Amino acid sequence: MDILFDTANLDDIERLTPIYPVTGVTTNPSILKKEGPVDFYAHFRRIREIIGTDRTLHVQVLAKDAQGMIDDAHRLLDKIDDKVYAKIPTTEAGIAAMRHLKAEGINVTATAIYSKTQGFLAIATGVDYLAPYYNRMQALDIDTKGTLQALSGFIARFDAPSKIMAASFKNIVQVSHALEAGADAVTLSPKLLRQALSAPDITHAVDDFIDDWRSVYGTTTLP
Ligand SMILES: O=C[C@H](O)COP(=O)(O)O
Repeated sequence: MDILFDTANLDDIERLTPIYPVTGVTTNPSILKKEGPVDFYAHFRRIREIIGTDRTLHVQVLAKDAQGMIDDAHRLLDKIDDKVYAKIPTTEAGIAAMRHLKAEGINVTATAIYSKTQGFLAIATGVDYLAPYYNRMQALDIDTKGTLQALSGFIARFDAPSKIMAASFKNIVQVSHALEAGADAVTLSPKLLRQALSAPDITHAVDDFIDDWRSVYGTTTLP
């Protein structure tokens, strides 16, 4: 199972990567906007320094046409490093760009996926990851679990190399539902993970254990 941080915040990545079992970092221009006008390539080189080369780094292209996407992907690889996963929106131009980039042996993540059609086209193109937008699909009344189950079934049936990396989560229930439905990977903001672990019931359970110990032994440490 892959868990990735969907953030470009250097402090969060630096502080939380040693704690959580994350296998990579994903971003897009809207996520990057939250960091202000950072030096784009330097920022991603810094993220790479923090996460190392064993974790994956997914950075999105900006162009809308196929050649522009291909050129953007090359820029990302030249100016960050050649292990970067180029995130390509799954449009008609995107599919053309993905085919070209995969033929060059470049790591590709197909993004902005809302439908089975986009998903099976990305799978047929041989992308490494495909990123269905879980919350945005739900907001459109799209059957999110059914879509993920179908895509997971296609990958298994055709022995495709692609992994499903579900994205666009607004709560932790969506994350577990995506994994149950067949997602191989989930990318989410560190805030969602931290919120899930700081639920009052969890804190109370831990406090109750310590209180019970103290009531018997009068201390809060093991002898
Ligand atoms: O890059 C994909 C993001 O996970 C999309 O998330 P969002 O729906 O919160 O913008």
